Amino acid sequence: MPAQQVTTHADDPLERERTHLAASRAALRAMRADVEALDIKDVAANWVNAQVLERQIEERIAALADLAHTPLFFGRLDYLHAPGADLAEGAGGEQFYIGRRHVHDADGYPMVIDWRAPVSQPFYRASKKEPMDVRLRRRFGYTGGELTAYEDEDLTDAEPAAGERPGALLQAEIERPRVGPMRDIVATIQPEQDEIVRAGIAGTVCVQGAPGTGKTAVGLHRVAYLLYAHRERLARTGTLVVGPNRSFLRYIEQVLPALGELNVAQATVDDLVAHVEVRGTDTPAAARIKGDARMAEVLRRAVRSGVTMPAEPVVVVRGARRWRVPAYEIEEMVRELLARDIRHGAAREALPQRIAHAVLVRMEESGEAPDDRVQDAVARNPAVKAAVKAIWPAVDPAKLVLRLLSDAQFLAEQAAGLLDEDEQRQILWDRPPRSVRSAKWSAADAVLIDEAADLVTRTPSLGHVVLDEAQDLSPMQYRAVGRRCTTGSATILGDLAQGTTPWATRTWQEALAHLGKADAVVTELTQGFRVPRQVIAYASRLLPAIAPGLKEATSVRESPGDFAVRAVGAEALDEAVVAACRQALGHEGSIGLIAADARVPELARALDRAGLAYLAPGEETSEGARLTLVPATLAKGLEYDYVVLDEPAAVVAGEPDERTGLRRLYVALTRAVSGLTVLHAQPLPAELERVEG
Ligand SMILES: Nc1ncnc2c1ncn2[C@@H]1O[C@H](COP(=O)(O)OP(=O)(O)OP(=O)(O)O)[C@@H](O)[C@H]1O
Repeated sequence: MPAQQVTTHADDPLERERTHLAASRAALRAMRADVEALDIKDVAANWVNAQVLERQIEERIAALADLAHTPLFFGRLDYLHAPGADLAEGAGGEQFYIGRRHVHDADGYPMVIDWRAPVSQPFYRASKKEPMDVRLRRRFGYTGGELTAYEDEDLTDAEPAAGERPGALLQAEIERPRVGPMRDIVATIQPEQDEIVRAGIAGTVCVQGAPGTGKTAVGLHRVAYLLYAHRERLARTGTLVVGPNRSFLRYIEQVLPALGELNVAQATVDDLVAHVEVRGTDTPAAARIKGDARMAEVLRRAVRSGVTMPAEPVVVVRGARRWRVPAYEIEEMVRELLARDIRHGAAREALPQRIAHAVLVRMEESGEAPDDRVQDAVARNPAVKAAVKAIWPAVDPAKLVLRLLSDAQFLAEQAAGLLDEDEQRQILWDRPPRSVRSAKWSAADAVLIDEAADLVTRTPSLGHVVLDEAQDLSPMQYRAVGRRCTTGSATILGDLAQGTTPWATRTWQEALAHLGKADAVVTELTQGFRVPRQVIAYASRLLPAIAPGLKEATSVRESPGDFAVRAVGAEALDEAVVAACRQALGHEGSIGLIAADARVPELARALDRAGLAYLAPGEETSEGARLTLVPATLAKGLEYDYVVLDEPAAVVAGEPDERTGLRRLYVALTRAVSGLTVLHAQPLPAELERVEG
């Protein structure tokens, strides 16, 4: 009975949604074909324009790709009343499909609305308590690109809000095995995360969050949101994501492109300050002093130290006449420039103009009528140039820092009252290098050079900077990041309990002050999406020792997770670790073997002997290569389905002090998504042995 079949088909809601999906995909293909067919010869007036346009078109084509495993829409909102079309990317009506990008049909009517559009916001925020004019929220489930399920929430149903729990589709998304790089979370951003994602561009936001609460995910989605809401402004000023190291950046690098954003720069702090080649290291004591904010004042003084008051007048000869500007008058100019806190380089450019102006005044007084060109000519006069060179010499930032770290007398003068003698000794080079090129600069030295460079010439500011794993930055590093967003805003993400540098952040207020964003709002995320409940409870035993006062994360994961702590004899440890890896490989998803850096070579040999192939952090895991051998110092920010943790005592001992060691251990213990096996031959740190009471 075909008639009846048609009726059933039309009435089957899943089938209707599939029809909309098919139509949306066809519309996306048509949009892409339109862009591909663009003939730029008609519009591009010249070659340069053509190049720029071509690149933009290529990017647009890439952004319009229909990715088989990223569903075109993941949600639907049915409003009670039609919202204004200005909020809905031009769509009218009451029903909207929410997806990663905007898709419209041949008539320009939107079939899928961008998740960042105002009309999409209730998808993330609406609740029964505050339905935001939404009647129904529908979430879609996909299997291998096929729309196979949906889940409805009736927001008008006045059931008590307290019972609102994450639905089955959110659970499934969170529990999905991890393989490959980090994924986007657009389909399941949670209300407290969405508040951070959509916070206004004007303010800086600082997020404290326990491991796995989604800080990195939130930061990346925030950039995508800001690029949508302020596209032109940010295209002009630029956006940047700062992460702790290369392997971390490689792990997160595909999230923004998956959201259609291809133009966000990513860098480590070291990349930002790469004025010199870093080939040296500091003692922890020296690094700590070099990273201290007092160094900013030492450098400010050092840059200014070359400025000397004139002893002689400046005499400018023009034609038959000589114009004389007395020393006291030039001194006044110098004092005035010093008092106005302008950049050394800018002041150096202003001084000859001031001297020239003084000459011009004298010319006018004697009846001449000089114009601006005369002033410029006087400013370039050899006598003026020579005077400026002596009074306000140019500063080469690297040479200045080289001198500061080599010349005890010079350092003592600049650091008087700031660094004590012992501190000065700590940062002085034992054997001063001969040149900037031959010096064995450390990472902290490069930050000092960056500070000096900014004192000479203002560092350009970007529109928005996301700083992840911020807790590890020194005050001087915060300043380096801060000067890259002086006229823009920032998103600062971190966890005080995971600070593993000797200078790790103690309070966010201090960090924000160093960044130059003291008025930023600090918020906290506490819902954990990564670590199973038992595992986070175990790791949290370390909190009183490493970050008293911080709250333990909750876990939204329903599965308790596999968790085991096993003691083995010292001679059997390597074998046991290999066996645990082999067992973990029996599960789906990625495996991380985390060990103290010093243990890595030995474990590598043990894996080789056992014939288990493994990757290094930053190498992409895949179905065929799922095991990564991770030195504990590179584990931060990463996650694996199953983690095998080797010898906690060695992880702790790998750090200069116990607290840092325990923090490193806390990071290692919180990388697991589905299961954690801890293997040890030495006793566990006492903090972990604590029995729940
Ligand atoms: N709303 C969400 N829906 C689904 N998954 C989420 C959500 N929020 C976070 N996740 C997932 O939880 C995991 C942890 O997120 P993320 O790495 O951003 O946490 P983090 O706070 O930066 O952790 P860490 O402090 O350990 O670096 C990731 O796999 C992320 O995709």
